[in-house]
Amino acid sequence: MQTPDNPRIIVALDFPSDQPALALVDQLDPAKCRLKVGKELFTRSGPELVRKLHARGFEVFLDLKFHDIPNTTSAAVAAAADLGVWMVNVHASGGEKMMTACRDRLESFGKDRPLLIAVTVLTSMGPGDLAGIGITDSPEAQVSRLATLTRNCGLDGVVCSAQEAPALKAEQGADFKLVTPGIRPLSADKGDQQRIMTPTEALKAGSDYLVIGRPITQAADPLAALEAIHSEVVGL
Ligand SMILES: O=c1ccn([C@@H]2O[C@H](COP(=O)(O)O)[C@@H](O)[C@H]2O)c(=O)[nH]1
Repeated sequence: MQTPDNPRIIVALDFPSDQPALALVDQLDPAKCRLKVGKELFTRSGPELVRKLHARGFEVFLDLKFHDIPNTTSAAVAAAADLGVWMVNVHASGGEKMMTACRDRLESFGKDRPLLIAVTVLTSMGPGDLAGIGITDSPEAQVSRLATLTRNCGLDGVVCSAQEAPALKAEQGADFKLVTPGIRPLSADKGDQQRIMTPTEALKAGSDYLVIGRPITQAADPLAALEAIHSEVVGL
């Protein structure tokens, strides 16, 4: 349930620098949302920006989608844990050894470790995109396969589309976290996302966390857009 203790909306801060990001963040309430820092903003503004978000009371999902050899990736998730982020991620297609190394490396952080999740199939991809990289299974089947691998490696959950949430909750269990981008209120532009759902549909389907970027950050009134989504899902 979306509560002040566990806000399930994660606002994707896809901005080119910390000034516009902080201008939005300073209007937001940590009881209503968490924040996601991705590749563009982190590459520009780095750990210092994450510290500024923490100082404002927000929990941060560091969405750098690490994908490398086990030694490199596990060192990267440890660096994220040192930064004190709430959640960090890797690509499940990095495989069992890579994911297990990351999980093992985070054990030394004890109960303060970040949630470790794995990206399955990007929400911008459809069947044709998968075929283009040699995967002839449907997105649903590929997501399911990678989610099973991720759970067997002891990670906390996956990034997937909300469309896969009902099957994944049934297959992987209620505790396995589903973090779902590709969230689009009915009036919002789809953009480059293919596997989408509305906020309400996504939570009803079994999403644990809704990652929402442009429908909030590119809205004429970002605060009003977030408030509308918050009111739609509060209590779900
Ligand atoms: O499969 C994925 C994994 C990550 N993302 C990220 O989520 C946000 C979505 O932003 P919107 O503007 O709401 O489309 C963005 O930061 C992506 O990097 C994803 O979309 N799909």
